[in-house]
Amino acid sequence: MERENDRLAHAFADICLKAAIEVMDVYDSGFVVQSKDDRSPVTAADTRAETVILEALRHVMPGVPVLAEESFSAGVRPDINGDFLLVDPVDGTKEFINRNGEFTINIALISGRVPVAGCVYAPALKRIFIGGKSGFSGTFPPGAKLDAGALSPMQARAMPQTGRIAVMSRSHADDQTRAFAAAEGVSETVSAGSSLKFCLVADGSADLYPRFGPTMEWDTAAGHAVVLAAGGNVTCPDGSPFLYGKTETGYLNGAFVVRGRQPA
Ligand SMILES: Nc1ncnc2c1ncn2[C@@H]1O[C@H](COP(=O)(O)O)[C@@H](OP(=O)(O)O)[C@H]1O
Ligand SMILES: [Mg+2]
Repeated sequence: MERENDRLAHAFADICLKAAIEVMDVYDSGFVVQSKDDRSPVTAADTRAETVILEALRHVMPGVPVLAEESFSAGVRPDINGDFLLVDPVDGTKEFINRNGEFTINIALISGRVPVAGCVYAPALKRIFIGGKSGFSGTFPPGAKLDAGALSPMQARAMPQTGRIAVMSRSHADDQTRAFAAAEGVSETVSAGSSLKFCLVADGSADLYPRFGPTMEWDTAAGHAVVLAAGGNVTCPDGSPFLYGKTETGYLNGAFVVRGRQPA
């Protein structure tokens, strides 16, 4: 089963690399920013990439329900009562629009209400993060075929006693988040857009990512899978499990804290 999760995570990576062609075509050729009903921004990159991803997932995981950001915005409500897929075709739309490169394509499988396989790909940075049983990262351009031999194993670092580094949202850090980080003994902060924040903990560049501001399940699932595969964890701030498939909140997440490995 765990090897199957590695295989799926690699399949998601191939799909992300393919969808990235659509995203970068829009990024490189100029785009119109539209506003969705919830007033969040969207461009043609989101819809074009999501179309490619949904088509590919139908072949990789036939019959498994998919909850995808743009389809959800358009009113699609899949029936979820077992395993399901979460898709965010462009996470960090603000970073996309601001052209700072820190946006990602995200695909994850949820089983037993937790992410068991996922891929985060930042096409402008050419960086890919893959999490199944084990965590891997690599550098591939959009449209490339995933070459497993060019991937590096990835491990979160053990939480140090001093010199803890926290990663904060570029656009959604608030006083509560900063107070939490201070109480956890954080002495340095770094920021990043989108689900790349999870990847900074997964690859050992940061120890902690506290998030009290709102996110949706598709924003966090793939990054969560990557962190778990690298030996880290994601919980609610009180330490209780951070779960997916929250139909009661419309898939809106509450606060969470991402941490690297427990010290031995
Ligand atoms: N009021 C709100 N409700 C739900 N999600 C929100 C939100 N404000 C921000 N987000 C989520 O936070 C994500 C961006 O986080 P960050 O600023 O840390 O990169 C957004 O992803 P998208 O960019 O895919 O829309 C969006 O889904
Ligand atoms: Mg998002």
